[in-house]
Amino acid sequence: MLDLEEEPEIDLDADDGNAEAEHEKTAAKQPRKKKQHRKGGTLIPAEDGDFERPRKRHKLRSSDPSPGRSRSTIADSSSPVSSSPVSSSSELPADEPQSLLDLQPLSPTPPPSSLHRFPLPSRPHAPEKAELASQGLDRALASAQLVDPLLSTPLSPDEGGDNFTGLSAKTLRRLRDLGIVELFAVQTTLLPLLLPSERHKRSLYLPYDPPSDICVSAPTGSGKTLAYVLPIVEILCTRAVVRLRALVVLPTRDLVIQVRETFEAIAKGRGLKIASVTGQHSFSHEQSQLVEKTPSLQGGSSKVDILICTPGRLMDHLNGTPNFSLQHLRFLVIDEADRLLAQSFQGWLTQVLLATRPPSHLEAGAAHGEETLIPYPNTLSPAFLHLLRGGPAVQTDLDEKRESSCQKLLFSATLMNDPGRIAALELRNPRYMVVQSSNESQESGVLDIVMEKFSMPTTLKEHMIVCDSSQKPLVLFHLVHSIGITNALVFTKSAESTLRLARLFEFFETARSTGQKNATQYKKPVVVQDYSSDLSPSERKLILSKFRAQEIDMLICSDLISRGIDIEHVTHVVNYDAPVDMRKYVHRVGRTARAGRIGDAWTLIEEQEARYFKGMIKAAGHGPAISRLRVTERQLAPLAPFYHVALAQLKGTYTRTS
Ligand SMILES: Nc1ncnc2c1ncn2[C@@H]1O[C@H](COP(=O)(O)OP(=O)(O)OP(=O)(O)O)[C@@H](O)[C@H]1O
Repeated sequence: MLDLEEEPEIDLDADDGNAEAEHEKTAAKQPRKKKQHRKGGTLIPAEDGDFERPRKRHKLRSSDPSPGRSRSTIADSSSPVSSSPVSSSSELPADEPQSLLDLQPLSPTPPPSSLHRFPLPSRPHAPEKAELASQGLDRALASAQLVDPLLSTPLSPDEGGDNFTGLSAKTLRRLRDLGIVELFAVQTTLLPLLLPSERHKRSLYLPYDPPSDICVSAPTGSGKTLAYVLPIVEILCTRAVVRLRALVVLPTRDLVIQVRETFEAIAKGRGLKIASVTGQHSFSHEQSQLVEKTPSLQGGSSKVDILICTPGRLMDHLNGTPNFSLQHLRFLVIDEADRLLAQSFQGWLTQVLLATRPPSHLEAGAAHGEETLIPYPNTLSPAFLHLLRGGPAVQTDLDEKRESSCQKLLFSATLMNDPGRIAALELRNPRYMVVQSSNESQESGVLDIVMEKFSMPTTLKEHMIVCDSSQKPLVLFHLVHSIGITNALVFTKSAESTLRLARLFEFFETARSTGQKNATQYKKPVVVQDYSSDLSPSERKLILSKFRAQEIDMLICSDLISRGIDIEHVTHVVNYDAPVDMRKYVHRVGRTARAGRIGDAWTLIEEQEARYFKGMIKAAGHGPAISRLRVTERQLAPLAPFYHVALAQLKGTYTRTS
């Protein structure tokens, strides 16, 4: 018996045998073209540049159970080729097979003796995540400078100033007065870049040799604020005329206040004028703080050297305050850059960049509604219009290309790698600086940034507790009363949850202290306060100052203060509601373990969230850093009665108010 077996090769003919037979007929009728033919079923270019398709090849085996299946045989019998001498059985030599089925399929070209096998289809090679992340990587980011977080520079009280850091004797004295005896890693690396030893590079105007922009990614609490405050103060101190030369943009009012305090502390006694605008005061009051009331001046006018602001209020002044000009800016700082660039805030960035860029003659003319002296033919690109000037080609310094002297400085603990957003910044020869563990290679360090594996403070201990959602308040009370957590920020998911949890906590503390009045282990109730955008700015300011003064033990807060806020004595952060993404996690837990101090972060995870949260931290390569804890029913039992009392009281409050 004969067996017809198809070789495991890919047949590009979607058609059946008829098409093939048809092809065979045509091939036989036509004079043989000078074409290359298939070899082993592969596509082989013909001399005329065409490609031929491979055809199915059949192999005959002597054990074929179904001889009638031979497509080749049927095609052959009807083919004109069958009239050729070899196709006639009567003319076959005696030792040839007598059955048609014994014949090899006929073909205009004899089959090659050995045919190459096509490789079997296999799974395509999927690139590694890291490989994908590195594709199209910004060149500046790829050559980012990795900085060891343990790097530091001791500050010498030398009166003559420090050549290595570039700080003057006055600044060094001021730092010593503030108790700062060394520079942290981010400051050690950034200061020499911003305070070069060549004096001319410290000029207030650098139109022909503009400075490079700098992007810094460094962990929370690593001292990024001082890293820009020190060089700005140092350079602006050389100014004679007050102009707005440094603009610091921050996402929240609370941060504006904090950064202003840092500027004031460092610049004390140096004569620099520092202001902030956040919308806390009336617009006209802010205007009077910022500009002189003079007729409109082309160069603007300013009463301040350094302005710290939120983007929304900055827009208001840019659009509505006469003489408010950014043309003299030497520094534009965007702190918490990823947060600020993630939201448009009325397209603040585009407007600010436009206000710092020197306009062309045409733009200037159009802006002032003046008629330009330059003709406007449609044959030239507007960028080449200056070539049309009549008269002798005399080059004056006014014609030279000058650039804005404004140096952009971007900071975040979670710097973004979004090419679109980075492009919007119009960075000039940007340099990236990344503070993170030095045991990683340059390549993997940069990839960590690209893949958003953020670096954390080395002094931070992280824990997570998975529990039933109904037990979360009890677990929090357990952390406070059994583990001894105090001086803590407790983050919830919304302003409303903040208020509710704070009320419940207060009721719990009252119930507990009443229930233990006569007990020997009586402890004074924990002082709790809610903190969210539901409160007025003045209320928030008061609460923060009380918390700083440790009159409040625990702030139950929304994400309003998850970024940037620096409160020295915070030793614990509790994520009462789990953060929705890794950035939020990094910033929240970064409110503790700052400036080399130790701190603990606790994340309560509801059972149904556990999978998502674990996936999130695993993707960020952060899984091993977080220890898993279990809190048993037995541990919670002693606190349960007070909790039930508090819960009933809270329900009563909400029933009464609704
Ligand atoms: N060289 C230094 N020596 C001692 N303390 C410092 C030094 N530099 C900064 N600090 C202190 O470290 C704390 C954290 O600094 P800072 O707020 O600038 O951190 P950050 O990197 O901006 O953090 P975040 O990303 O959370 O905003 C502040 O209290 C600051 O005063």
